[in-house]
Amino acid sequence: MCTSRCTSRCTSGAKGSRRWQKIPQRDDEDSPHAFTVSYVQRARRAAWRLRDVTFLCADAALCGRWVRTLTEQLSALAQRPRRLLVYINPLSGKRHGERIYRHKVAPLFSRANISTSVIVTQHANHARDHLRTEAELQNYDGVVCVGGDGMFSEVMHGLVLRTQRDQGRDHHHPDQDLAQTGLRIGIIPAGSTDCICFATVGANDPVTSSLHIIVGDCQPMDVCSVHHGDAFLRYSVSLLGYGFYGDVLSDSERRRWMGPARYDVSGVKKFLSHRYYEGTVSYLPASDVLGTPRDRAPCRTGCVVCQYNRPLEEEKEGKLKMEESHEGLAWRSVRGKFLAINAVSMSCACPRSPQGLSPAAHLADGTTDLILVRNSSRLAFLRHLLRHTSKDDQFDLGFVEVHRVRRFRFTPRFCQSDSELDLQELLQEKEQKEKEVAGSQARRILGQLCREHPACCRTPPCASCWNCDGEILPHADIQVRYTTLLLLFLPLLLLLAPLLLLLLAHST
Ligand SMILES: Nc1ncnc2c1ncn2[C@@H]1O[C@H](COP(=O)(O)OP(=O)(O)OP(=O)(O)O)[C@@H](O)[C@H]1O
Ligand SMILES: CCCCCCCCCCCCC/C=C/[C@@H](O)[C@H](CO)NC(C)=O
Ligand SMILES: [Ca+2]
Repeated sequence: MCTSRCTSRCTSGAKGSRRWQKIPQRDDEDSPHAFTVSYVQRARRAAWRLRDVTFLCADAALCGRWVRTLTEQLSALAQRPRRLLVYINPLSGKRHGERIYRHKVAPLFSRANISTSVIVTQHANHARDHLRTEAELQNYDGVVCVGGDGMFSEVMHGLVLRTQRDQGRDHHHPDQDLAQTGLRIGIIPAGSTDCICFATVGANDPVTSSLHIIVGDCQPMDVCSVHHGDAFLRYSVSLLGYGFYGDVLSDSERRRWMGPARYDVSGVKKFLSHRYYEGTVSYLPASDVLGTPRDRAPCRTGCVVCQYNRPLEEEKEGKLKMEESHEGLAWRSVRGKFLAINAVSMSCACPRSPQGLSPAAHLADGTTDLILVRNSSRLAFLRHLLRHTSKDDQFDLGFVEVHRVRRFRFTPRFCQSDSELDLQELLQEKEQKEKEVAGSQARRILGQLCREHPACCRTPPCASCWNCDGEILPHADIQVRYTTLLLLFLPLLLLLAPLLLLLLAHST
């Protein structure tokens, strides 16, 4: 903080960094003293901007009293972070992560008197492993990741796994409830999809995200745990995608050098290949919850549906046990051929798909929207995909179904122990095909059926892979469970009116 007569205005951030600006000089001897207050104002489409307003005072004493009082009030806001651990992925998106942080984020943190420890990652999983083992978390009020969805996933895994270890929980046990993480995570978008940032903040803007972090908001968030038998695989907060999105991701990994465009190239390639995958999906519907995936009202942070549906900590055990106690009754199964199986714990809105894969999915309601896209024609599937880029209802198609669930399992066909059942069904299908279709077309279809069955084909049966928040899972046979809540630096309630959130006061 610094004061000066009115020939010029000085505002200083932390530790004396100074910014001088001229303000009109007054003629009279008793030039006013002035102080500047920086605040947050809502701009277009959920964007936040930093604004300044300068107050003039008759004398230095009054000016000083104002600045001291404002500073004391701001310092008393316990939810605002003062020390942050920042991880930057230099290879995210278009590789602008470091520049974005240095030019857009660091100056705002400095003006808000936030001290930072910055780590530019040197390899994949650097952030996850550092958080999980070395980071002295007691020295920080929060963790910030600069990158895309994969980078957020790294930081989330590091924090959640560290918390489980510190609290003696076994994350490999599929039914183990997880301990909540104490630290909040802030996301500075610098990736290719950035759907986690976009779906939570409503914008992919580093300044907006920085201001959310500075004012210290807090937003809980659903996390799904994914297991293969008794082995923990990964957590997911956005998309668990099998089939189309799994194939797109695995194909795009070979094109990382293309940056964000890699998804477009792989998306068209996989759309044209039009592969379907057989298997059985079993799911536990979320009973007695408010809202459905077909609602038109999107989830906004602080939404009442989330608060109603999310069991309180003390209720959770009982509520889930009640639903699972009717295991035989409540669980449902769907066996078939799928172009895509997508489980989304949030809307997954992103610049490519502004409404998201499931527009009415909730951020923190303890459920996941399970979207089953059965085999259909290319034209029908294209219609479904294109509806993700408009406001048309992507579920209003005969081959698409969506369920709000708390748990689900998937078993690819030919992975079941009893392949005889499959073989018998396959032979029946062959006979049916032979009756329905004559000539070369029958041979083509039979070739497809044979290529994929272990009894007929030399290569292992085809299966897709799971896209888990942008990472590939090593197994296709998985069990998924809503688990616990993560905390993000996000507003508890997005007020309709422009927000005037006081950020900091400078004497000038
Ligand atoms: N220094 C690094 N070198 C190589 N890979 C890294 C490094 N730091 C992080 N990674 C890995 O890079 C992968 C991609 O990062 P990130 O998700 O941030 O970018 P993106 O894939 O472009 O964005 P999105 O996931 O939103 O599409 C992540 O899986 C992460 O583990
Ligand atoms: C042939 C026309 C196709 C148009 C289809 C547009 C639909 C885009 C939907 C994007 C969904 C994004 C879901 C988010 C997934 C992320 O976890 C992951 C990593 O960031 N990104 C991707 C692309 O898998
Ligand atoms: Ca959810």
